[in-house]
Amino acid sequence: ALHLAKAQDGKSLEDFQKVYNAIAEKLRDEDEFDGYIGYGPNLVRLSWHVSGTFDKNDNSGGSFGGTYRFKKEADDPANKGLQNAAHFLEPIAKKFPWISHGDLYTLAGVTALQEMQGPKIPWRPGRVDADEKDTPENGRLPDASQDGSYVRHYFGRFGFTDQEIVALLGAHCLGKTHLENSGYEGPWGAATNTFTNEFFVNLLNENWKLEKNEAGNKQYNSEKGYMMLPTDYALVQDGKFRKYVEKYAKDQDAFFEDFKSAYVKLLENGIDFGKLGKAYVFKTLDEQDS
Ligand code: HEM
Ligand SMILES: N/N=c1\cc[nH]c2ccccc12
Repeated sequence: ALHLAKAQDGKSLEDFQKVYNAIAEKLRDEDEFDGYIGYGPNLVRLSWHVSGTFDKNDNSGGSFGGTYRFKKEADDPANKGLQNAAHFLEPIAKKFPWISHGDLYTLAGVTALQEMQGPKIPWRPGRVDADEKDTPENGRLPDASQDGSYVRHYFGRFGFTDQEIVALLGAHCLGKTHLENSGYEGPWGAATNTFTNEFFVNLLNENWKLEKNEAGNKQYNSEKGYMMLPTDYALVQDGKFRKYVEKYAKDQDAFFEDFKSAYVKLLENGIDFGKLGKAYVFKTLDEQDS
């Protein structure tokens, strides 16, 4: 059965906005991380990785139980590099001991996306920390070396459509790959900390060459020094995915709208929020400055 979200006795929008602001202010403070990319992209990746373990067949994994806090999940080779995001969040968890780990990991991704000028992401609290025994086994996160049919099958486990898959992968406009984390490198030049549709624009406009990188893994590189993973490039090789790449390259608003919906579905997969009321939409720091 789905996990039942817990009602947040006494905590309201204002309380969660305080957590949002603490994360957002720390993002601004610690802007030098990873060659001045900052922690934003790393926090977004953490929010996806804690949700991407979900399996709709037995409702195991997913963001509900906050099991990333246990060694088995944190040490999954696919999570290499996310120690930075986890370390970034430790003082936030101490300052707000009442928030569950699942709520913190997902709220941090929402905060990072909004502070990087992404779309407003409606967010609901209520995830409850699970026991260590409920930690999903390693190996549930995707393999970057694969093709379009692999990507479609992989996301089929969550019940995502082609359109939702393409929208979600648009998050690869953020940050970069790091050879020591994933065996893929670059691009330093174009690594960004602003949420845009440029992932799709680059996929269609750059001249991509498949090359072996220093770790012996194949990746697509362009003359401008950009890179794409094989699973990124699969989105223009597969006709059904390509249709949405073209749509989002032309229409950033459509991308923002579809990304928001798919990202909420990713973060809430496997959780029944019942009648716990509507989602919170947080103000960015800039919107509160006045
Ligand atoms: C086919 C599915 C996917 C594959 C194979 C994949 C693979 C990867 C790899 C290999 C990296 C580089 C990690 C490193 O070397 O530090 C990465 C980074 C990243 N991924 Fe994905 N990813 C996928 C889907 C997603 C989704 C659905 C999201 C979010 C909605 C996402 C967000 C990110 C972000 C923001 C980064 C940059 C992290 C940083 O700069 O530290 N990815 N991904
Ligand atoms: N600019 N960053 C990226 C461009 C293409 N693919 C990626 C995959 C993972 C992380 C970053 C990127």
